Amino acid sequence: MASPLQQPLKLALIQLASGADKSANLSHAREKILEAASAGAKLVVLPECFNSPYGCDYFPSYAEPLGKLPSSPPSEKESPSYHTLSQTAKDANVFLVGGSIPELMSSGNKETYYNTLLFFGPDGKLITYHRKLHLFDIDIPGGITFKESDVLSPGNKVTVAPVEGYGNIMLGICYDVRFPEPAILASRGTSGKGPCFALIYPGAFNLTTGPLHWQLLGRARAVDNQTYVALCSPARDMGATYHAWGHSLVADPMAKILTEADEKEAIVYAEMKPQDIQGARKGIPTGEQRRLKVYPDITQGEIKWEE
Ligand SMILES: O=C(O)CCC(=O)C(=O)O
Repeated sequence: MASPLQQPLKLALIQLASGADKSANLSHAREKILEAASAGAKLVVLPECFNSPYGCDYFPSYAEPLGKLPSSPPSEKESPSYHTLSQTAKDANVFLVGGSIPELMSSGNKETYYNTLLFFGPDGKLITYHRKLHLFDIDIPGGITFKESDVLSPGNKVTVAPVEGYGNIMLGICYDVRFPEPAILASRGTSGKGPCFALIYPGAFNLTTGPLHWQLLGRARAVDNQTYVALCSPARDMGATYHAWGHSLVADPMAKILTEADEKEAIVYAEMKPQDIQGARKGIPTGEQRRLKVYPDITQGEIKWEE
């Protein structure tokens, strides 16, 4: 049974402490990416909204135009974040999941904002992007109310990308982890995409849903799909308006937690191994045991891989 991961791959999740100063956040992210690379990581992940504080009040003022993704890059003046990520991926010689940043798209008088992830290769070239597909709109009385859709628009595709020499990964952002369907489609491989060896979600859960659901969702997606799952949060800052849960983690294909941070700034590492995916799929062969005469095969529906 072939593994969707071709060779071992060292993953680093940077639980970054970001503040209000965008250029300080960018330099700090760069330092940490170089540190992760010198520790041997080849795939490095930053958190959701790593270049700004997280919250609807901040999206417009921190947003950057990203050009016409993925083909024509923005100028350095338009998007210092794009260029810092691209240059740092190259200098560090890593595949870089650039957390996410607020994106501004202008068309005539209309301004649209997205929560956007940029994924770069070790040559500094953009491999793909993902715009948060499911916006974080929740209302838990006595807990947390948040409505990203007041400011943001959702992306319109499922994102699977090659990590050349290793295999494919699926990219999602935070609330996207609550939705099993894209993960199932990506991990099973369909329409010439996938199958993926890892599902990677920069995210920023909070002190209400974090303790209940963060690890549970990471492990659930791992056991559903028998893939690695990585959740990468910002460090917690109790002086900020949004208090991130932290606890960046990697779950293996048996849903075992390989590494988990606490709430402070940290880099956590995990070695992903082909035989661990094969072992999980051989031992518990749910991939071959579906009863598709009883319920529909969701991989046969139409999937939007492009916007
Ligand atoms: O789903 C949650 O509980 C938190 C989601 C979130 O913080 C986000 O999507 O940014």
